[in-house]
Amino acid sequence: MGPLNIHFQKKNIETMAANYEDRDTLFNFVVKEGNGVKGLIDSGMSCVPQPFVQPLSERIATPNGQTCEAVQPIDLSQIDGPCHTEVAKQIVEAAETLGFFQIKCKWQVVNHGVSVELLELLKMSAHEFFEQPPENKAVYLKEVSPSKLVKYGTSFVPEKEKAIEWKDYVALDFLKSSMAMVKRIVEVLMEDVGVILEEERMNSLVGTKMVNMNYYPTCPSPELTIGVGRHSDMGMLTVLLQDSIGGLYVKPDNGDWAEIPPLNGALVINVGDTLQIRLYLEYFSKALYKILSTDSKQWEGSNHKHRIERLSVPIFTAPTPSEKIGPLPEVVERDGVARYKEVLFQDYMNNFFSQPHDGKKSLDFARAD
Ligand SMILES: O=C(O)CCC(=O)C(=O)O
Ligand SMILES: [Fe+2]
Repeated sequence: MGPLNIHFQKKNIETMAANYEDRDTLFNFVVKEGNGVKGLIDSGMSCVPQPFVQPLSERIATPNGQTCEAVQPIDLSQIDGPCHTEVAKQIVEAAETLGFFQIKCKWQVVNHGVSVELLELLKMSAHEFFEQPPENKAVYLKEVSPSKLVKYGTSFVPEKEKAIEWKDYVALDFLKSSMAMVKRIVEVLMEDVGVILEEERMNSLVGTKMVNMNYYPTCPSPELTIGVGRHSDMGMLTVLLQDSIGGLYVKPDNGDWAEIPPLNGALVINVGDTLQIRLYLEYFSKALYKILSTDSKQWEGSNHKHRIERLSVPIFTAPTPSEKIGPLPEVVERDGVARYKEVLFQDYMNNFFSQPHDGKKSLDFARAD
């Protein structure tokens, strides 16, 4: 029996889960052999093993039912029409206050259209990927994947995390159709500080694109776990497709955690570290966010027709690795101070991926003081 097709018997899993000590066995099964969190659930495990239990400070006691205000999605298809000023204002305000907003997608809108049909297909293919037997997925484990562009795994940096995130993922290298939208939003935000980017400059600022497919199996005790810990993304803008399950919570500097509600046919946009560094404004709030796990019991006996495992597809856009990132000269001049130093994006990225999720700590790498 090869290492990739060791199947845990239900009994073994329960024994292991009962004596929470055996972190190594659990780690091998979930992370190294590629069974993922889904593999645990499929083996009939009924309580959360200790390595997944989050410290109290990282949990949200109970989903508090708070939803972020301004849930009306922005209609980007109007950006180049008579409502330009109004739409640009909505984008700038949303980026400055919460760093999160939603964009309405329309089928075949010229220029910035991301097709709703394509989004549905994406969600379906992602479910198909995760529902394969573990040995098929394990082929794409990041250490052995035959392709540089496809990587499968669990959590974020499970080797270093105090508690492993309740999430499996597959990362693909890019998705073309949303790039026009990303560029247009970046343009609008730059214009607001008086910066006009030439095409070449823009291309290097968003030259790295990566698509993840995140799969959050339901959890027997979701109050103990977290799908993704407090963090911000490292790049420019993230375009996030979430399904209808919910669980994306955002916390502004001086506010409570509140949910970005799932909206059919809309994409969530959020401001990443790089954009924060380049466009730093005193009032530019940079919200943290985390993902709650879904309760497996909530669905027991219900006649649900829909899938219950949460799925999300973020498209991360970031500078090319050789780009230097630091505050824009225009911003430094206006503020009279550079709050971040210039760093090579490759170095920023290496640091980001070597640390577990820990709120805004990733930004310290580029902080001036
Ligand atoms: O699942 C989500 O909604 C977001 C996931 C996320 O934050 C990430 O992959 O960076
Ligand atoms: Fe993220």
